[in-house]
Amino acid sequence: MAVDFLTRAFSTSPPFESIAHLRTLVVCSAPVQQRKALALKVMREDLIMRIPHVLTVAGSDSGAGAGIQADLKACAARGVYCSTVITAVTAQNTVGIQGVCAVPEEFVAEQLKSVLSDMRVDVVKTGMLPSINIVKVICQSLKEFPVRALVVDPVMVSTSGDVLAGPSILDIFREELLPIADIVTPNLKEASALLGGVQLQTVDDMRSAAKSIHDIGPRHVLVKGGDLPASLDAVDVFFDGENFIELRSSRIKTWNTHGTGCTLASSIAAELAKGSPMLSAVEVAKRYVRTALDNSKDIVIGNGPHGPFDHLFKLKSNVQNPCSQWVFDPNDLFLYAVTDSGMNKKWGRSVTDAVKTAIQGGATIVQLREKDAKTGKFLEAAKACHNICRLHGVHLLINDRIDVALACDADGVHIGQSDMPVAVVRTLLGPEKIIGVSCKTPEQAQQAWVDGADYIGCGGVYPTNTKVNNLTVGLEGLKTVCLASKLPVVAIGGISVSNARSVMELGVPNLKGVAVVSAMFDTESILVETQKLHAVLMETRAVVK
Ligand SMILES: Cc1ncc(COP(=O)(O)OP(=O)(O)O)c(N)n1
Ligand SMILES: Cc1ncsc1CCOP(=O)(O)O
Ligand SMILES: [Mg+2]
Repeated sequence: MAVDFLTRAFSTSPPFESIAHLRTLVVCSAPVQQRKALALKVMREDLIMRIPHVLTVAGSDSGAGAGIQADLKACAARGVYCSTVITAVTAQNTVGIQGVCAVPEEFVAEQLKSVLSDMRVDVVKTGMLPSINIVKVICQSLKEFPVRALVVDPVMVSTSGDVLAGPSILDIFREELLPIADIVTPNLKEASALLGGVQLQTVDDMRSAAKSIHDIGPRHVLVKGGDLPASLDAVDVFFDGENFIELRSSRIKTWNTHGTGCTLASSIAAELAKGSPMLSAVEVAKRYVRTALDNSKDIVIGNGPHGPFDHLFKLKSNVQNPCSQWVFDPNDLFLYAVTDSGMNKKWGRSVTDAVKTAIQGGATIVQLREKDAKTGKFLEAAKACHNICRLHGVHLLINDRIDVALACDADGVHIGQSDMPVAVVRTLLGPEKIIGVSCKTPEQAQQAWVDGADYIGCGGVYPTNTKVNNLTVGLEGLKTVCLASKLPVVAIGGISVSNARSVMELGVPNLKGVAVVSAMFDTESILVETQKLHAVLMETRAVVK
């Protein structure tokens, strides 16, 4: 598109062949000033690789645990550029806030103009806004320079209990800022203040608060329940105007929580800037914060009760792929190929050939389940398969072996009920990797969700020879688990061309596909059998929808 446009812009010149050629044309064609400017603009916007960009409008924290400093680190960790407009300078450490100096609103306006008039900002995130006029200036700037999304963290009180924005700010929040926000992320105290001081003590209270705040105008609300009394799990309530989603996870026992609110909001902004839909942005951001907290439990910075945590923990751990933009889409579970070393040996194939052919036939995700492979050989095969999968845009997961998944930087793992606990695997792999868990019961499905898995594998649906002593749950068992699961489900066990239709025709929305071993790999032609499976699934998709 950009190339066509540029060719038209240079219609008096010969068509250009490359960016370098275009540059020469621009330099040589002096009379066509206007076209040059236009062409250069298009070239910069469409042809040069852009990095997602978040602008944070917040206060500076001299201790660097929260505020602008947290936002910068979070965005860097999430692979997103972050520009900054400073609304206040705080003298602050882990003990508390010793002083606040608000930046005059004219100068906040000047900073906003400098950034927004020059750089293409995708998402604006607001934090500490110490005066009514600063809020007004922001709303005005966003009218002049619209962005794709606005994330509002309605900061009022710091972790240490110090006031960062007084009650006088509430009216302007309600009247001007919240109505233009794509998401607002209050904690319990802030939600209560926004609603005139209502008591929030239960998850039901949080739901009502989310709904009432949504009525003020933001498109989405995330009420953070970190301070909820008598709750073992950390529960946040997400509301999109129609559905409430409880985002529940076990608490990380750590004192180093200073800056979690700022970090969560800027991480949501970062995911939105990469193009994620809102709920995935919130989920990934929550996971990132959780993993960072978990990796920072032993840090000691300062003498106060709540220290900062390490946003850039990945720089010193073996967790790789810091800015993966390739998020897991549950629809990838559609036709899930699970390899088997025995079957490949029987048919005289390498695992790489088997994987390549399965993908050619329509497999949408691949799991290496190489039960008899020695570690060295497994890793070698996993690296080769990962290259193939990457080339085709298909995720590669490793069965059981977290070590192999880490070593080959696979996209994730599939684990069973007796393997390493999901929460530990999440800490080891980091927030972006895909974790699938085998579940046969509603309780296991619930636990998988709480622990931070991405999908569950449910089966054996039918009897199978591939996994010995495996309990068959049948279509009824599969349906029960699907209905109880908040995660997407893939069915497994004895599934073939002849029964895949019956599985998918269960018609439960979160049943996203089938996983097969023998019907794909214990066959003369992986290509033909995979294509047949794909065709059957496509037909059921048409019927189910
Ligand atoms: C997609 C999918 N679902 C379930 C399983 C079974 O995993 P697990 O229970 O760990 O058993 P093994 O595969 O390790 O024998 C799976 N592999 N994939
Ligand atoms: C790994 C696994 N987990 C539950 S059933 C099963 C085996 C599936 O193999 P097949 O598709 O050949 O029945
Ligand atoms: Mg296993």
